[in-house]
Amino acid sequence: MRWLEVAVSVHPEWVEAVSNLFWELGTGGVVVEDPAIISLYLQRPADQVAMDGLRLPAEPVVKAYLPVDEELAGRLAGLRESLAALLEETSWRMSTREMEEEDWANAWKAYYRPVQVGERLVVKPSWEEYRPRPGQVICELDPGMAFGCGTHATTRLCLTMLEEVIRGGEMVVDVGTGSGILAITAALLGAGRVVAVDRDPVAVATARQNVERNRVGDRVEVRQGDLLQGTGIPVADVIVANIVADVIIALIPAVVRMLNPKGLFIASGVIREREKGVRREMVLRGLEIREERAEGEWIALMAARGWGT
Ligand SMILES: C[S@@+](CC[C@H](N)C(=O)[O-])C[C@H]1O[C@@H](n2cnc3c(N)ncnc32)[C@H](O)[C@@H]1O
Repeated sequence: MRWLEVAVSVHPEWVEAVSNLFWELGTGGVVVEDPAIISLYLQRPADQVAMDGLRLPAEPVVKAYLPVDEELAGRLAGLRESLAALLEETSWRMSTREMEEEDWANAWKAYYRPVQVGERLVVKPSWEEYRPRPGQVICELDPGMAFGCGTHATTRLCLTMLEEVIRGGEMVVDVGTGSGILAITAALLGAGRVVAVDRDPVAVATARQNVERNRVGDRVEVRQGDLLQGTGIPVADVIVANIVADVIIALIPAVVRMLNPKGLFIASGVIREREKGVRREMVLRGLEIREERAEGEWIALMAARGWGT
């Protein structure tokens, strides 16, 4: 089958919104090529990577794929219209090219290798060989068409925080689980029970497969749902959410209700410019910010229930 690759270059702050739009319009296999992530991932600075023959984009590119069939022209026109409406306040560029299915499947896998995060975590693509060192915790993933293969700064920030706070036996909720990476890692680190939620059915199916792949099905349950609704959990020790600032802000009141008095909320997906707004809402709702970590444009916050909540 032939596919049309639609590539949108955009400022980092709009990457998630464009990815979500692609998903909402039902396009296949959304891929984000972020120059900062690729050079970090290949463990060489961007200029050296370019010397190796890999051309890095100047700013992030979000790619999606449409089948080349009789409906293509109509879908493409609809996509352009939706992008223009979404991105009217920022500059963006769109390009297209036709490609074979095999080229697409292999193109993004080339960037995806085992990656070490924090002290002892390794995120390993299911098709790669990796010999673990003693004490390492290996999360094996095939992200398929869902977000979360450990290469994004926000995912890594959440992983390092989870590595520090999971001591064993905790009740964890992962909101916006994507590939399931954070939920599965929490279980591998020793959490007693994990409920993972995503509103996207593709993410839910992918996360369930990854849960089985890591043999943590006895402790991790993946549900489709919006934010914390329908998790069926009265109290959580750790709530982690790597989404976007607006969604994090909307989530805070429910987090405060669900968090046990000594519980922790780990929030990322927040770009620097939106940090103040997220902090303000946390404090206003009675959360006490314990820690902040940043990588490039992205930040993660860890908060606890403060006095009076
Ligand atoms: C940036 S991805 C994070 C994936 C993974 N947790 C990670 O850290 O790599 C955000 C995920 O949140 C999901 N999401 C967005 N809004 C949501 C909502 N209101 N309720 C549940 N999930 C949501 C998206 O479908 C997407 O899978």
